Amino acid sequence: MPARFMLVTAPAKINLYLGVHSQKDERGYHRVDSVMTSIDLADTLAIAPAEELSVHTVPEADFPMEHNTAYRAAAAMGEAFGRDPNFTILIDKHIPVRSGLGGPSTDAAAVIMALCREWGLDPTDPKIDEVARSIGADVPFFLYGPPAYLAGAGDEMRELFRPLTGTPVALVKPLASGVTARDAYVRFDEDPVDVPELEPMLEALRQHDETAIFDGVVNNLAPAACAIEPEIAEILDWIREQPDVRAADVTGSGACVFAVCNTQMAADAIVLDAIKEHGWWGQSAKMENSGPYIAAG
Ligand SMILES: C[C@@](CO)(OP(=O)(O)O)[C@H](O)COP(=O)(O)OP(=O)(O)OC[C@H]1O[C@@H](n2ccc(N)nc2=O)[C@H](O)[C@@H]1O
Ligand SMILES: Nc1ncnc2c1ncn2[C@@H]1O[C@H](COP(=O)(O)OP(=O)(O)O)[C@@H](O)[C@H]1O
Repeated sequence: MPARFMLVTAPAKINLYLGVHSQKDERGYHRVDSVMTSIDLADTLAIAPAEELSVHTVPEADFPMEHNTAYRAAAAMGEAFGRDPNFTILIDKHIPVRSGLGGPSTDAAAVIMALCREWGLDPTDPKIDEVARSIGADVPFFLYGPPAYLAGAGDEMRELFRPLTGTPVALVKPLASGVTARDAYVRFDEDPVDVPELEPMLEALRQHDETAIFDGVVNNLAPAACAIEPEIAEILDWIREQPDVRAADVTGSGACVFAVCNTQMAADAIVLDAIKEHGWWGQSAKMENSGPYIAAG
């Protein structure tokens, strides 16, 4: 029976490994190797059948609703499957924007998964993956969630690994500023950075060797993000000096920095200090084992 409404939890992500190559595809997208995991910081979406498609966010977005990835995903699903995507979508935004935490992408994946359920579609149908990729490079990852290796433009799933569920992370970013993926990639081209070795990270994930995984955390897009917003470099230097930090880097194109911590208490202490002593945005979280999940009523 179709649901009267669906509540979808749409988790954020961090990049444990990001290797941007100078090569580009026909769209101008960079070749990217990416290892991402989801975390328990999440947007929540309420989705209900309606007369027409509309998307609202809390807090209110400063751009037209048609530009929202949630709207675009619903429209693309309608187009791909010949259905009217007539839903009201309300997004409670908790994931900061222009942060590299994948907010726009997870919202899109959440809508795709919800419409699969509502319309009785198989989420593993290759058409679903195509819809996801048409919305953004990071959207396919969120259809899966656990640590995953993606290649191509960062949008082609290659390998899934055992989850690192429960591992504590501290997230810290400049209070107001952010970096868009587009700007970071443009900056990267002005001063490309060598691609870090990928295989040790993949092997560590296959072995579930946490020490090797966290030793392998790296992001060659980070210098571009720091060049655009120097406060990111300040945060990174600071967080790497904090006690009980196993690894730290910029996530994606920034502006958020994550630190993998030994304990939740250490992550909480870092976040508290970041907020109180430095005036940065901070939030502690844990690594998760899934993409968006749906509760129906
Ligand atoms: C950098 C990364 C790392 O995970 O994430 P974020 O920092 O955005 O979270 C991703 O590559 C971002 O993915 P996503 O945010 O989905 O990007 P899209 O909307 O598809 O693309 C935004 C813009 O980024 C550039 N882009 C994106 C992906 C890619 N492989 N090469 C690119 O050059 C293009 O200029 C594109 O117009
Ligand atoms: N559902 C959404 N949530 C947040 N931002 C969105 C959404 N849909 C579109 N956007 C646009 O995406 C921009 C952020 O993109 P980007 O920097 O690539 O994301 P990320 O936060 O993952 O780094 C926002 O400034 C906004 O204009």
